[in-house]
Amino acid sequence: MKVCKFGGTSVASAQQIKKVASIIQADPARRIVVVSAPGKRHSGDVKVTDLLIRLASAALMGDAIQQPLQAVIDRYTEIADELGLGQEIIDIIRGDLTERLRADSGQHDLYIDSIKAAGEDNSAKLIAAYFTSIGMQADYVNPHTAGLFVNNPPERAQALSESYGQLAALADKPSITVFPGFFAYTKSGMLRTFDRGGSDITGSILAAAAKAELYENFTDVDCVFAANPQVVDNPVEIEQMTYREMRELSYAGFAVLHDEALMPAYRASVPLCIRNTNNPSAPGTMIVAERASSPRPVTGISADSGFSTLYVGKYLMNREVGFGRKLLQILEEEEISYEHIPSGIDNLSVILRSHQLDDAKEQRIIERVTNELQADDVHIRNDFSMIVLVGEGMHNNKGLTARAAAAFARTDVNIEMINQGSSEVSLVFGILKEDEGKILNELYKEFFAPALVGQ
Ligand SMILES: Nc1ncnc2c1ncn2[C@@H]1O[C@H](COP(=O)(O)OP(=O)(O)O)[C@@H](O)[C@H]1O
Ligand SMILES: N[C@@H](CC(=O)OP(=O)(O)O)C(=O)O
Repeated sequence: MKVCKFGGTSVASAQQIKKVASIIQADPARRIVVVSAPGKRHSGDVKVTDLLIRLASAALMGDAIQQPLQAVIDRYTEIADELGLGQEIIDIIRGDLTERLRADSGQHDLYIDSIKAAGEDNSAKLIAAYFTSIGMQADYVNPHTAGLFVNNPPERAQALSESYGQLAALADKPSITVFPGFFAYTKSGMLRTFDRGGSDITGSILAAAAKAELYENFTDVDCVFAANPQVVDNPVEIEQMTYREMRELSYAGFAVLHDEALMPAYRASVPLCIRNTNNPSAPGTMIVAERASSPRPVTGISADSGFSTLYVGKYLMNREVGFGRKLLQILEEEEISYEHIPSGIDNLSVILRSHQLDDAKEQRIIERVTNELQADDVHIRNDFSMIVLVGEGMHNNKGLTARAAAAFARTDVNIEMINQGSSEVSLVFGILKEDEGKILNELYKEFFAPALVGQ
């Protein structure tokens, strides 16, 4: 059996949901359907999840909620009306939203999570109602009922191992399961959401639990491309890639799949296929454990902004036993995770995601590192991007770094940081955000221009 996940663009309108129904009807193996909240109907549109975040903010600020609430209800009403569903499903959705808004808002994280999750929860109820209305044997299943339990804190949730045993029962249901993505519950019954884009994680967990033969991730592009098609024109299509390659690429910018969505499927040896709801006959991109070697050393190049650098300089740093531990202890106490730590002899840089910082925390970290570690120079910069070259063929490929450095030289872009993963399937460059598009296109030309194939 197969698990299928349909992202926001695939369930954004009645027309899209009809395509979803056809895709499920086309293959009896498609038994578990994970859905996101309605996404953008066109580039200028707003995702329901973002409408819900506005609604939660208004409620917490004590502002009027009628308009933001109506904006959400209108989205579902438009879809339900066009699908020929009656007033009942809209009354259910309105009642659900009202109940969530009236809940205790003492813990803001929990309150916001519950409101955000309404997007997927009501999308799944509506789609199950539509499937039933056209004669499909389908039902909505709530993550709590199914046993999808996670740890804390919100947004960085990961499924508890015991969940997999309980969720396995979904594979034996006679009817098609329509399951909301993006959120789950703690054992004590509190709702937690995954990160933004987290419905991909739900699909992966269910695919692993059900020991699916395939996890199909339906989106709005035919496949995974060698670079972001919004930045590089007509990028090369990728037919096959490994879990490891996709993990590295989705970590830094390949938004087509959430980077935490690979591990559950990988651990259960479930292959993935990235496919297009708008072109379901396209073969898509298979993500597997091992793939045939390709003529190109580099499989893909991704770029992602939103990184900061904590620079620490101290004379004779390399001679001070425990300096690194003390620095990381400070970051741990400030609840900050980090991505890379390139270092020199008397200095090091900690690369981290900027969303973890605010002005007060930045100031506190600088003061603590300066005073507690007697550092000579401590500063933070927030305008960094990461560019990642990824490919199983990069291993032992001599001269690859030189070719990448030559591309940087041609574009006059400064390399602020360079780091080769110990796995040798990725090469990470830290650059200023303003240089992202320029160097991404130049690196793409270097490694994917037709004349250079196989070098
Ligand atoms: N390397 C890539 N290959 C394919 N799509 C990519 C890539 N990098 C970024 N994207 C973007 O990811 C988008 C699909 O992800 P997302 O917007 O989350 O869709 P969904 O609503 O299906 O979750 C595509 O429209 C594309 O613009
Ligand atoms: N709707 C949630 C979860 C999600 O995964 O959405 P999408 O499948 O559209 O990326 C979000 O916007 O983050």
